[in-house]
Formats: sequence, structure tokens, C-alpha cells
Amino acid sequence: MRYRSTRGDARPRDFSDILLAGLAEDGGLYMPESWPQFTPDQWRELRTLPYPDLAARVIAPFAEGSIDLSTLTRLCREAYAGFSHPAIAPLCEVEDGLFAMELFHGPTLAFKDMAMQLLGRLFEHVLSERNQSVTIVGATSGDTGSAAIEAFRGRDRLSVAILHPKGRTSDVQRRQMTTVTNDNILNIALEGTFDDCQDMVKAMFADQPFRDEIHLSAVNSINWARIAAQIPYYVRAALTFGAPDRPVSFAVPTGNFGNVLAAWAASRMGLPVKKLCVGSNRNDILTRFLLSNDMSMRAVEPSLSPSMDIQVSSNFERLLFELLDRDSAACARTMTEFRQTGRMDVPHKAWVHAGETFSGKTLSDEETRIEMARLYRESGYLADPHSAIGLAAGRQYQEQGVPMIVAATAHPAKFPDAVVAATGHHPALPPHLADLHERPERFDVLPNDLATVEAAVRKHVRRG
Ligand SMILES: Cc1ncc(COP(=O)(O)O)c(C=O)c1O
Ligand SMILES: N[C@@H](CCOP(=O)(O)O)C(=O)O
Repeated sequence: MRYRSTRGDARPRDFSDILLAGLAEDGGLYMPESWPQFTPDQWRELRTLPYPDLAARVIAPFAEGSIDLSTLTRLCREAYAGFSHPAIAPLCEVEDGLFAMELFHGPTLAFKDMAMQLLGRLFEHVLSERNQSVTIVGATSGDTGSAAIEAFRGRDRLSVAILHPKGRTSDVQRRQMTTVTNDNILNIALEGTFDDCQDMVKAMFADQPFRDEIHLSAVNSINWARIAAQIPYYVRAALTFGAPDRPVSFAVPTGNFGNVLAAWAASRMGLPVKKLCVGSNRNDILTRFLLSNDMSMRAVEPSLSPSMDIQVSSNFERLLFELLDRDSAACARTMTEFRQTGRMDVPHKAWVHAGETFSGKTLSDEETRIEMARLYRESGYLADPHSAIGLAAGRQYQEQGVPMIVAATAHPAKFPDAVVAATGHHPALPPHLADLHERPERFDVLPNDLATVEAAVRKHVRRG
């Protein structure tokens, strides 16, 4: 499979190239040149496979020409071997026809493990084949960072620096990152928001000499490999409910737009998906867009669901590219204008087209608390604030006879304060994290300044 940038850099790149590159050199995001297609019979063949084997088969067309199926299968089997649930992503009926797809049974208790455990192995495989090293710089609002650190710690040929917004993650999320002692990991608490962290990463990519000097790479969902590795759980869930012979809908609590984009990618590959419902907190730029074509940036505000405290959702650019019929010049122009003016003008026709599949719902913190309390009281289901937003969005758009599958993106124990306040129940951390609050922390607090952050990353790479 060949890849091209949403902004026009048409140099042919294969899967291994874009895995290591992360972001395209023109600042755009890589997209596959075409969508792999599965026939109804090919989908049906996947029904009986264990999750890792299914994942390998779904990802294989994206990696064609770079990584063969047997290698992918081995890496997927290794990646999911440490998950605490035999189904990997179990489905739980919360209400009639409303299902939680629990994506938090990996080591760091969030959906990020589903892709990151595989990415750690993919990077190691490709780097050793090419005899190369890279430096991964990532931005996190809490979960990507912990999952990346867990997946990449102690691995040869890889230095990792993770930027989180100081004071804006939960204590559990921060400690999962800052208590890891491996030398190849650097934690930076940036004085700013998640958007500042993400902009900082993109600024480092735009600094070509720095990018080349440290062999910069990314594991945020700007990296297409992250999206590819998030498609299989949508496929598994849909097949469980009768696809390809019956459509399903998904609801996804959304921030950077990566997770819901993976569900949309599955539909582009031929999976029958009726609706994709985006759930937001008060940082509701995406739902404002979906409901009224208002894509205007506001200041990021802290909420009960901190992992979704995002205004600039990186992966929206991939959807935009498709909505603009893959016109990369128009896409580049729209993105540049958005960054200059804080407003994105999406053509009416493209917006209507998006609305045929996507819909949105915003929940305030109070509504999120009420939803968490209701779920616990009426169904005995303990949801973290992000998953609760997804469940509320899913319920709003449920249709008779169409299963509504909601991405439950984090374990409630990652957000104990919010869960206790809403339900009175204290969710315990699993045994491997039981002493998390006693472990010493290690992180650097840095100002939101490119030169300062680059110097810290450079020093970290040299020390490693
Ligand atoms: C728990 C949780 N839920 C939802 C999201 C939003 O997912 P995405 O950024 O892929 O839209 C995130 C962050 O990515 C998260 O950590
Ligand atoms: N919510 C995320 C933000 C980064 O998202 P990503 O999917 O682009 O890595 C987080 O928890 O860090």
C-alpha cells in the first residue's frame, strides 16, 4: 500500500516509511492511496478468528509490500497476550440494544493500549530491519502518553519524550507516566493545554534540521499506523452483531478524532456502518461542526473528561481530505486558513455529506455526572466520564433493530474522583498498579517554548 499526504506531498511512501515518519513533511497527514475492500464473504471468514489473528488480517492490506501477514500475526499475538480479558475488547449490554465495547483491558487501562501495544512491536521490527534508531515525541492529554511509555519503555533504538499539559490530567494518568524509570523515557509537563502540547510536537516536525538530527517520529494518531491498529475492534464488534449481513452503529467519545476515524475507515473498507455518533464535553468544536457547520476554535477549558479537552482535532484533516474528494490543495488551504483565523469553512455539500454518517452530542460536566450516576443506578454499569459521554451519545441516536456499540475508552479507576462523586463507588486499580500512588515521580516542568523543549529532548536523546 502506498500513502500520500492530505496536503499534497505525493512522494510515494510505503507503510514502514510512514510508520517511522509519523507526520508528512508538508505538515499533512498520511492517507492510504486507496481503501482496501473486503467482500461480504471475506468479512464472514473473520468471524471465527481470535482477536489477534483478526487484527492482523484487517491491518495486512495497509501494510502490504512492507510487512507480511505471518509477521503481523506474530506481532499481534504478542501485543494482545498481556490483556486482562480473554476477549481483548469485550462487549457488555448496558441497556437494551446499547453495548459498551470495553477497550480498557490493556496494561494502562485505556483504549490507547489497543494500538500502542502493537506499535511498540512494529517500530522495533522495522527499526531492526533497517538498522535505524528514532526519537518519538508525543503529546498527551493523559492516555496516549501512558500507553506509549508502557509500550516503548526499555526498547532498543527508541528514545521517547512525552509532553503532557501541566496539572490537566488525572493523578492516575500523570503517575502512570511519571513513575516509569526506564532511561529511554522523558516526561515533560508543559505549561499550557493539550493543544499547546500537540502544536509543540507539530512545530518540532516543521523544524527540519531538528527533525533530521534526532530522527523524529510520532505515535499520536497523526501516525496512520495508530488508526490502522484501531480499526480491528470495530470490525470484531460489528461481526459479533451480524455484519456484514446487518448494519451496526457506533458512538465514540471524541477528542483528537482518531478513534471515530478508525470506525469510519472500517466503513470505507465495506463494513456496513449506519451511524457514527461523536460525543464531546464542553470542548465541543466537533459536535458544533456536525450539528451546525460551525468549526470555530475556542479556548480549551478543563472538564470532567480531561482526555477530550481538545479544540484542534488532528484527524479531522483526514476526514476533510475525503470530504473534499482528496483535493490536497484545497485541504492544505483550508487547514492553513483554520490555523490563521480560528475558523474552518467547510463547503456546505461536504458538511451535508459528513452528516449522512456522523452525528454529535455534547454533554456538560453536570450532564456527564448525571449520566454516570444513572448508568450505575439503573444498569449497575460503572463508566468513566469519557465512556459515559459516549453512552449518552449512543443512546440519543439509537435506532430500532440496529445495535449501538459504544467505545468505552477508559477504565473507571483512571478517574476515581469523578466516579466517586457521581456514583459513590470507589473503583480500585488492578494489582499491577495498586502501589501507583507510592511510587516516586520524575518529570520536567517546561514553559511553552519551542527552543526550550527542543533542548530538553536533544539532551535526553544524547544521554540515551
Ligand atoms: C479516555 C479517552 N476517551 C476518549 C478520547 C478521545 O479519543 P480521540 O482522541 O481518538 O478522539 C481519549 C483521547 O484520545 C481518551 O483518552
Ligand atoms: N486523548 C489523547 C490525546 C492524544 O490523542 P491521540 O489519539 O492523537 O494520541 C490522550 O489521552 O493523550
